[in-house]
Amino acid sequence: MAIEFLKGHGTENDFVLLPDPSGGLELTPGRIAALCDRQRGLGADGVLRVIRAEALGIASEGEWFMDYHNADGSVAEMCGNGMRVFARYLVESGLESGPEFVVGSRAGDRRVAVRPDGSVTVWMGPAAITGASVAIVDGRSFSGVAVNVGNPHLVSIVDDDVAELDLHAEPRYDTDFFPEGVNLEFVNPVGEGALRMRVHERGVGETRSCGTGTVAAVAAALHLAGTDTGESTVDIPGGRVTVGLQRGDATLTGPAEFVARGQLRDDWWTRHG
Ligand SMILES: N[C@@H](CCC[C@H](N)C(=O)O)C(=O)O
Repeated sequence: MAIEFLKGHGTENDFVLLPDPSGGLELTPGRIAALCDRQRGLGADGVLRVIRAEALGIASEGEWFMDYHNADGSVAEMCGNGMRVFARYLVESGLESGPEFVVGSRAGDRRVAVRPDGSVTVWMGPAAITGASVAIVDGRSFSGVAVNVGNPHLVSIVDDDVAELDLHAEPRYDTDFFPEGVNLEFVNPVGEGALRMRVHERGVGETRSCGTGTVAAVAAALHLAGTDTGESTVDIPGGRVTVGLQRGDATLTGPAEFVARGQLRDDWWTRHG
């Protein structure tokens, strides 16, 4: 059995896509971690399994479900950059005629619009402010705004240049506040409607971009300015996205690109089962 894969990224947050319409693949955490490993696998921040919602028994207005997994094999509710790549794949492979359609995710249905230039807008749903907490980097404490975008985030708007922060190790956070773990964003405002951000993702490590994280960052910045409506660009190490918020409901627009497609070797797949 040949297992097809594609490799793609959204602002350099990179993914292995596994088309598996009827859910025949046995996708174990071990296989996901091996696929995402940059030495013994293909290398990626996560895996996107392309599966029919009905094959997972999930009710969705859309035919297709983004079955997202972090690089360590854990499951997350939502991935904004992954959703753009996923949506572009559906259109390019003829599985959706586009340009607008709905995709299921563990955080609920998400409407997407795929443009001819390859950019994609995702209607991300509510970015809910859930409180305040603290992230600790290198022994220094940064206060943050907790935001839920389907998945949990803690956004710290910092005075230091975010480029100088050491995010090799996972920053410490309050595990009572975030019992399921958290994605940690560090943000510099760089002008009116413009943010710069770095992120340490739950289940991955530092990545070059996080779509839900950029939405959380804009929601937190607007919240601190006393509003839940506005628009901002967010520069991350992997590029730029645009986030809009309308009374807390978010859109995320940015690129989605494919790098390669191929087949996994059967013996490799079996060995990592
Ligand atoms: N990179 C993603 C977020 C992926 C999930 C995250 N690591 C989590 O565990 O919540 C994005 O683009 O949103």
